Amino acid sequence: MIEYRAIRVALLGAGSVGSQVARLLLEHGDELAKRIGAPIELVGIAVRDLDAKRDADLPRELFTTDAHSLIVGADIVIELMGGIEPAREYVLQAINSGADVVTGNKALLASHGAELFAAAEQVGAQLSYEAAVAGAIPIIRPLRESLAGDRVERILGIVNGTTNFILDRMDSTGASLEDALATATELGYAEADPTADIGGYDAAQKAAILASLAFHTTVSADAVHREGITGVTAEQVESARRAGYVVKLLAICERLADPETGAEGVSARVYPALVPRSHPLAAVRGANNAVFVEAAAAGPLMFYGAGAGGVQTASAVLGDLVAIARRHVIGGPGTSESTHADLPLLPIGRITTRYSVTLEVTDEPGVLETVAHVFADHGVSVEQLQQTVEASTGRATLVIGTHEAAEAALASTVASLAESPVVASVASVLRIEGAE
Ligand SMILES: NC(=O)C1=CN([C@@H]2O[C@H](COP(=O)(O)OP(=O)(O)OC[C@H]3O[C@@H](n4cnc5c(N)ncnc54)[C@H](O)[C@@H]3O)[C@@H](O)[C@H]2O)C=CC1
Ligand SMILES: N[C@@H](CC=O)C(=O)O
Ligand code: NA
Repeated sequence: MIEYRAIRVALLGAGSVGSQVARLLLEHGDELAKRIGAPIELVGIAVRDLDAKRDADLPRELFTTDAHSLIVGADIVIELMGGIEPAREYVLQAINSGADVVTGNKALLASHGAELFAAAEQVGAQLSYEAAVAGAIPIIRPLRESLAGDRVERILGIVNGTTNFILDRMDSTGASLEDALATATELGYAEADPTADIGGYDAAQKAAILASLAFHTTVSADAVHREGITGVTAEQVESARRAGYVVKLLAICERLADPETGAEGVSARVYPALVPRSHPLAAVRGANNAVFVEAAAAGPLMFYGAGAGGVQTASAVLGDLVAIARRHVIGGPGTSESTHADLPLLPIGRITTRYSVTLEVTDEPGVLETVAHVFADHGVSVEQLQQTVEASTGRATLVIGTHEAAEAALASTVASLAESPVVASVASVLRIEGAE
């Protein structure tokens, strides 16, 4: 039997995920070596502070503050520092010095993915990133490999655990956004600065990665239409609950025919939406993630589990590591990124979906007819209308559910409603996703 030399692994960053990757590598190195067919050696861990407290007890002699020297001579570099720089510089250095790279850095991939994949392609290096989307849940490999012979039509994902926890808590306890966020912070789900989560930036980065992969097209995070959950109120969540929906922050990536030209394009967007309680995504509770994929031949598939957490995410990192290390043993080219389709990214105005519009109106004869006319004038068809009258104020609340309508038509309907003398205010507009 051939004896292979040890595969040299350099780790950059020993925070929540990195420290667990190092611990598991050291504890299960022998078992991983059997799966790989060669020994695997953690040659060092680049950290910023040699004396920082870690989530795992790791040998101090592995730590170094000199990432550049560590990268030189490594076969595989695992980048778990996060952020853009110097992570980008280190990943490029690794690729150009002949190493393969594993990263969980969605921010880096969603902004500089094209540059990094091109650099890897040029030298035949692997760049793997299962941890970057939905943590431990296998979704990158299924899209890249298992579904490579199919045609992905649509992805609906709950890809941010913090916001799912917050929205779930608002739904199950009636809490306000502020109170639910405070609980998420107490439990350690939300960051000290939760802007990336509640503003939808984290989900938009993941949507960019998923859309790029699913549609063989480069999509960057800043091209993804993004609405966070900061405007979601306890009233909206309660009203959704009464109507049989739950509010979820969704990342949606789909193939669309451009309504203006008929040409095929891609939509990638993140927003809070109403999901019917009967839809599998409605059952995703707490900080869990789930990604619902619709493929032409496979039909609907759902991937569910822990979308974050140090040790859980370390599982995805080690899966990539083992797959890459096996290639070192077996040889041959790995999987490269595919962007051959190069489809245009369509703006939000071109999408079609269903909507729920809540209006505060004066309670007097003719109001319903006036409101119905506004919808009809813009070509938006009303599916259902619910009215609640507040006798003491002479006001009524109308909740109007539409059939599928064009986003641009809905936007002009809402603008006209806001100007109508019978409408006191447009209290809420939410899209409905996943309904039959
Ligand atoms: N924590 C999670 O649940 C998940 C994290 N990820 C991604 O994994 C990556 C790591 O995340 P975490 O471990 O949670 O972050 P973290 O903030 O806990 O750890 C990052 C570590 O890298 C170190 N670091 C930063 N710059 C450095 C530099 N220039 N040189 C050496 N060390 C440096 C920091 O001091 C810190 O210890 C990020 O890209 C994150 O987006 C992905 C999925 C889930
Ligand atoms: N902040 C993210 C962590 C994982 O990507 C989340 O809440 O999902
Ligand atoms: Na994953």
